Amino acid sequence: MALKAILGGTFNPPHYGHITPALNASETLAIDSVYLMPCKLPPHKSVSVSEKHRVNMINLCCEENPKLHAELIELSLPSPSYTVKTLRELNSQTDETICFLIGADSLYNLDKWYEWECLLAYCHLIVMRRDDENFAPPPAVADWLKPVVTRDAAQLHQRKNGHVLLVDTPLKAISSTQLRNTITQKNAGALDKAVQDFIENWIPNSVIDYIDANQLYIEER
Ligand SMILES: Nc1ncnc2c1ncn2[C@@H]1O[C@H](COP(=O)(O)OP(=O)(O)OP(=O)(O)O)[C@@H](O)[C@H]1O
Ligand SMILES: O=C(O)c1ccc[n+]([C@@H]2O[C@H](COP(=O)([O-])O)[C@@H](O)[C@H]2O)c1
Repeated sequence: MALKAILGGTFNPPHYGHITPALNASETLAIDSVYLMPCKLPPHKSVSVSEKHRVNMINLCCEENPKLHAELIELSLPSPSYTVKTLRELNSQTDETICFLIGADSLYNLDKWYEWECLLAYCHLIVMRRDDENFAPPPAVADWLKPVVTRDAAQLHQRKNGHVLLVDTPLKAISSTQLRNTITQKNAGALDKAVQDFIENWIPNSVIDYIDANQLYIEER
């Protein structure tokens, strides 16, 4: 059974906290590539730059690393981008087993997602570590997890959907919010090397050049 790893996100902007753990998780799953799937309008937050810019930044990440691809299905679906609807649509288009990657922070909020209890009808969920070392999902999610959670990636090759895999991905303490704020600081005149090094540490160079050329995050909202 072929597996397809998809990381959904706002990617405002994309960063190595998305890319490095996702590629690591895909290795655990013995999958060669990861699809970055930008949402059209995220259900639970506002977005400060256009869909076009977010897609262009994702494409630059993909040009840099042949293991990365863009999955643009949500841009053609109605918004907001509810994951369960997207996965249903993807399933109708492919026989592949969908492995939907999320950070642990998303797992903690899963019970706020639209029809969240139906997600596993369409995929396996792959949970990557985030900056919180303490694994403490809310009670409804903890109960839901008990019969489906595993740390054994081999199980995901045996059935098409229904597991939640916890993966020991490298911890990357970064968020798009932190990066937007740092870029805004830089644009406001904080030209010191530490600020520049921080940005270069977390965002691919071609994406930094794109952000500069298009004057993104001049003012963070
Ligand atoms: N540093 C990280 N480590 C692990 N997972 C991450 C990391 N950053 C983001 N993710 C996961 O990637 C997915 C998409 O994240 P998103 O694009 O919202 O990035 P973000 O950095 O959390 O953004 P923002 O700060 O704007 O909320 C989510 O499932 C999120 O949990
Ligand atoms: O379906 C939902 O209700 C839902 C609620 C919050 C987030 N999501 C999805 O989770 C992924 C990560 O979201 P975010 O907000 O962390 O960028 C992205 O693909 C979103 O569409 C989905």
